[in-house]
Amino acid sequence: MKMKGKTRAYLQKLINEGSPIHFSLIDPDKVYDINSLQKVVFKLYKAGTSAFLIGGTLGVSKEKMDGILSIIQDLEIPAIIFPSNINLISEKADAILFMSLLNSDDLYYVIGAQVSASIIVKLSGLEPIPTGYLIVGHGGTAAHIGRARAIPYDNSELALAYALAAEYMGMNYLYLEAGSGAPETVRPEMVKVVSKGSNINIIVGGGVRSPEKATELIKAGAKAIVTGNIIESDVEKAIKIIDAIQKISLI
Ligand SMILES: CC(C)=CCC/C(C)=C/CC/C(C)=C/CC/C(C)=C/COP(=O)(O)OP(=O)(O)O
Ligand SMILES: O=P(O)(O)OC[C@@H](O)CO
Ligand SMILES: [Mg+2]
Repeated sequence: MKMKGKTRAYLQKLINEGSPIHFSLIDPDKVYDINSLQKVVFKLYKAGTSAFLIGGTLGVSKEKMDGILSIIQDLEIPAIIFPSNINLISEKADAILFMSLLNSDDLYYVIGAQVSASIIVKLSGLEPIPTGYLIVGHGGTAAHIGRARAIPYDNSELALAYALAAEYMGMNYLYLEAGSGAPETVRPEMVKVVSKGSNINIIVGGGVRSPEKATELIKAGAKAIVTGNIIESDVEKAIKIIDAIQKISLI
């Protein structure tokens, strides 16, 4: 909660300074033991993760979200809700990725959920971060639930068309999502084409499991990398990813 009202500016400052952003994604459904989560969260914080994202598609409840947020909220970095739906809005967080699933066939995920959530977001004081969410390739559970027509891994031009549309509609970020646990990440080639051809800030997530891949994606033009599963399975690996991208300067 310490970053309420300051999260967007904090992220923008990192981008302006040329520092790659690392988001640690905590899935409330995967946390069984609050004590071990506390240790994991503190390790990631000490290693220099830029912010926590909290969210999941299945098995997530507001109670679970609040439990996680009570651990994260006292840290000096933002706790950002990564919503799969409107029931996961907690005033204990600092900000919310206020996202529209751009390539969904279901208007609910494009604009319906946002309309249902907007007044709650306003009343809760959460800072909305305008984000286009674009599902690529494998897509995972998010693609299925969100009824997305995933962009093929090799169709960078199509991704660029969405990126420009998102930019022209005033969104700050484009989240290129290959899906949690994807066997293949979004390709660096796609990130390169989108970053060269547009001015939107690119977040990449889904299947990032190695420092080499994270480095490649940042060098291709991503401003932020998300790691989720790897935190659950092997936090030391996530820390290696944080260390690797911290060494890169984008200026
Ligand atoms: C703006 C508001 C309030 C809601 C927007 C809601 C939208 C657009 C949702 C998009 C569709 C969707 C299902 C997105 C999922 C995002 C997410 C939290 C992904 C991470 O979860 P996973 O890791 O895939 O979940 P599991 O581990 O439960 O499979
Ligand atoms: O769990 P992983 O594969 O790291 O994916 C993170 C995120 O992009 C999922 O929405
Ligand atoms: Mg997950």
